[in-house]
Amino acid sequence: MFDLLGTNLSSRLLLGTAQYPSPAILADAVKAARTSVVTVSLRREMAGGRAGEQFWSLIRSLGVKILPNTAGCHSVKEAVTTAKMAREVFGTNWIKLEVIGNHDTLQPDVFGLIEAARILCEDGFAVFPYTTDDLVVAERLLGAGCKVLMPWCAPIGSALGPINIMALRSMRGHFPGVPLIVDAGLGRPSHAATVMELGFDAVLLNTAVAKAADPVCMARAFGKAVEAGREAFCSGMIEPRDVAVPSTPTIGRAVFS
Ligand SMILES: CC(=O)[C@@H](O)[C@H](O)COP(=O)(O)O
Repeated sequence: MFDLLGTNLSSRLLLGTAQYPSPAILADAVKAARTSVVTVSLRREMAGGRAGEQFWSLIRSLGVKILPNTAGCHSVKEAVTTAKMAREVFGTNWIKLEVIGNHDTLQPDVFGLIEAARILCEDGFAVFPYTTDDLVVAERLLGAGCKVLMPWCAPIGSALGPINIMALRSMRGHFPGVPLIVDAGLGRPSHAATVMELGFDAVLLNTAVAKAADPVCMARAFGKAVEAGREAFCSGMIEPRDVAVPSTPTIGRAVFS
């Protein structure tokens, strides 16, 4: 069990719900991954009108915790308004806060993010900020009232995986008691295992599963990788060495007769 802000979760894999080939495949992928949290974009689905209402019914029927997000918001005002609407629609104070600052990289506007986080935390939200791996920004977000951080490992949808391992390691080391969820840029199950081995608490991903040739199978693979990475982290991995160390006994000789 994973205690995230007082909620017991059976999985450390959080899944996005966009871009799947069909609603049925999305539902099967969520089950195969054994995820217990899905994130939903209020803006994107609202744009769908009646289709949006059907989509929300499907999400509710999955029986998992919903983490609404402010994907597509480019200003503090938009993000705050979207968060408040999401609270009404989904009946949760959890919000994954995205304030996008650049159209090409989809990187967060960290200044707007901190401002929006402060407003929403003061209003009683549990804010999950999608941020960079910058330690100073992380400090400011915690100062604004965030109890969890979601650093990227690469730009959204890039599938590059952890491109700055040193920054992620440093972030984990600086905030040992803060739940840290790697969000965005994962492409392969091995990427998920790698960040879990660094000691991150969970991962959130979308594109790598939704756009895979077989999303259901890929969701299952990511679920296993997250578990493997966590178990490895908790098992005390050996450190790499520059020299060979025999793994078989060096004393005595094998006797065959
Ligand atoms: C789904 C979500 O909330 C986003 O943060 C993002 O889509 C995740 O990134 P990837 O799509 O790269 O996994």
